Amino acid sequence: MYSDGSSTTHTGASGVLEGSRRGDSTIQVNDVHKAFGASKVLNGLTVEFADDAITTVLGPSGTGKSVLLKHIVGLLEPDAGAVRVFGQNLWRVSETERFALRKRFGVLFQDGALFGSMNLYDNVAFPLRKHTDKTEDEIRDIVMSHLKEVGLEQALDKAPNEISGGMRKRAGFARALVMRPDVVLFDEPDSGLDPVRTKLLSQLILEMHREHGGTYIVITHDIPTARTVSDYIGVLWKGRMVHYGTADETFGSEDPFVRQFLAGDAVGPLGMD
Ligand SMILES: Nc1ncnc2c1ncn2[C@@H]1O[C@H](COP(=O)(O)OP(=O)(O)OP(=O)(O)O)[C@@H](O)[C@H]1O
Repeated sequence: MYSDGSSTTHTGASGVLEGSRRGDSTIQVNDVHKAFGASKVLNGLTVEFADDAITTVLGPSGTGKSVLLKHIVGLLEPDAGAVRVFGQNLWRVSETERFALRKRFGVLFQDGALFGSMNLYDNVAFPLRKHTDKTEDEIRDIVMSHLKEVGLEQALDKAPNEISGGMRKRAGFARALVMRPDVVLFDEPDSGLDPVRTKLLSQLILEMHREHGGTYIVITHDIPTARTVSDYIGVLWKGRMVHYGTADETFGSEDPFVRQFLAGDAVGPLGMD
């Protein structure tokens, strides 16, 4: 029973998850609590994400998925508990160190979060110009190879408002990767996309992971996306990670909550509250 979120299943049997149990994984969230006013959002959330794998985080609306993501990148500070990334407690280091840790993340926000005043080329070049001393020739090689990978090399001089939502997401993906991040976080990459473009974006996530490696965390509502991309699946409910396991274990789970959520059934332990 998960009605009080009192248990978490870590059912993964692979070496990766065994490794993460030893407490040496890149991203460790330990008993994190977070409230906004009277509203408790994270309620003792504990999870260690599998390294060098794609984990999707599923969960009903408003259950704290985006809030979790913001804790992982250090944009929100826990009221209690700890978030450790790359072996460092994010809130026990200086602001400068936290900023340096944050640079090791690539984040793909829902709308791509592109700068409206810049064309796609300059958007993708922006992190390289801001955070490295690479020459414009070196930057051009990196930007063009990433724009090519996401199928946007013909659209490099377009402004974000001249292209579709799916293209904006792909441009945001290219920009998230140019700094060669160890960890890439996706906040609902499929939001606002039709099923075909959602599938294409899922395939792109898989291809990019195969090509570049790293630890990917994908927040989504979309079960087909989870089926396509996941090595591991975490299920968040009422501010706790109530399940974390391999994709096969999750889709084969007998747990009534996990089954109801994956099947989208109206009847089951998961209510509207
Ligand atoms: N900065 C904030 N100030 C106040 N409340 C917030 C803040 N950020 C998030 N919340 C609240 O925290 C709760 C969880 O929000 P969150 O965006 O993490 O949910 P979610 O699981 O990502 O939902 P969805 O799938 O609908 O995007 C919501 O009730 C939201 O209103």
